Amino acid sequence: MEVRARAPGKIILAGEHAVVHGSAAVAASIGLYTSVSVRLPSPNDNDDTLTLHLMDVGLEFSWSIDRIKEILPGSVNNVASSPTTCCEETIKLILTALESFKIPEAKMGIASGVIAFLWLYTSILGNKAAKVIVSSELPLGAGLGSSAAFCVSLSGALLALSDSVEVDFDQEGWVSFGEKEQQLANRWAFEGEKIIHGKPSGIDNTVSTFGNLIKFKSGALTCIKSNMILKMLITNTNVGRNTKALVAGVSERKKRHPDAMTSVLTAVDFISNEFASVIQSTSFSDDDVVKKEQRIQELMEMNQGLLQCMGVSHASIETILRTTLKYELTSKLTGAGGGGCVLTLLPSLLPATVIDKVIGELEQCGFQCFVAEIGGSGLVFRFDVLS
Ligand SMILES: Nc1ncnc2c1ncn2[C@@H]1O[C@H](COP(=O)(O)OP(=O)(O)O)[C@@H](O)[C@H]1O
Ligand SMILES: C[C@@](O)(CCOP(=O)(O)O)CC(=O)O
Ligand SMILES: [Mg+2]
Repeated sequence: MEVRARAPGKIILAGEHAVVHGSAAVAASIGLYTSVSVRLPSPNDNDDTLTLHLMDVGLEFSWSIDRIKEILPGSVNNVASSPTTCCEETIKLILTALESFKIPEAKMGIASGVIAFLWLYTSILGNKAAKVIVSSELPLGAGLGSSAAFCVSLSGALLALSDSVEVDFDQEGWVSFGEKEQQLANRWAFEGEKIIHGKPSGIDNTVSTFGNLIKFKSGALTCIKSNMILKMLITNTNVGRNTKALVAGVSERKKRHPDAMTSVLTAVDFISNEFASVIQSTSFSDDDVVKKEQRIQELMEMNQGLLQCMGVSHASIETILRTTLKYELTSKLTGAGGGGCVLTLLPSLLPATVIDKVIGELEQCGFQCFVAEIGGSGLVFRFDVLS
């Protein structure tokens, strides 16, 4: 029996970082997915190992079930229906399960993903043997929510196989969970994100689970419907960074300058709320569309300025801002910043020749550009009966 689940990455249109501290943010899923396949051995396979193959980084991990029981004695209990947080002590214990694998220095960030995997796997499926394969269309650690897509697709696949969730094994093709199961997958994914991000807001796992366009504030989600076409150019600086360190850096700055930072975070809250109301407003004449795009551009510019105040911009991001500004285009970083990806609004009347020119100039600087579909489906899964 094999189950496959896939979950999308995301872009944050307004409000990253501030959302960790209770301000509103607006995010959309994008049409790039992480897929997880979990294959349980058939009863006569005699297999007693848990294998994790991370295709994108070319790493494979394998543990005997006895070793899993030794590291995580709690894995004998089935807690799939009540998401629990992995404590520091347990993280240290799980780290001992990684010692023998000698992860290359350049791929050390992957360790937190493997810890999240072991926590989610043993909490949801206990200590069953299985072969798990993960692959992604998303760049890892670039601000497009690969960590959330990883945690959501993994939680979805594991829950589909757990006794706590009732699913119809005869359904064909990709299917969505019911609302209750989606909520459960989202809560487990949040626990995984805590291991990878330290202090996540929950926006990334929420938009990856439910898809589409959302406004998110203090853990609560509002689905929004855009009444304008938002075409965003995504430029990857290819500068690696780590969300956990950047989020911690903003918290440190807030501790050092509480009053100034509270004003910055409050300003972001206003920007996100205004962003949401502009895209939802129902005025459709050409003039109205141009005006709405100009307001979005101004909000993006202000949001980027405030992200600079938080200390999460980067020289490569500034280069993209300057380059796109030459073409009168507005950009902002998306996700945790410090490198990663930048969004540029492509207004509806912008000639294709200008888009080609700006992409050409950005690519000359060594950046990678693409236009992703915004607001697609969230978590889906499918069963395959193996012969
Ligand atoms: N496909 C994947 N394979 C292995 N690990 C992954 C994968 N996707 C995400 N991860 C984990 O998530 C981390 C990146 O998360 P993060 O720093 O939050 O950046 P982002 O979420 O913006 O991509 C990786 O270092 C790894 O631990
Ligand atoms: C910076 C933050 O707002 C978004 C992080 O996104 P990403 O991991 O960089 O894709 C953190 C969070 O909301 O948990
Ligand atoms: Mg992340």
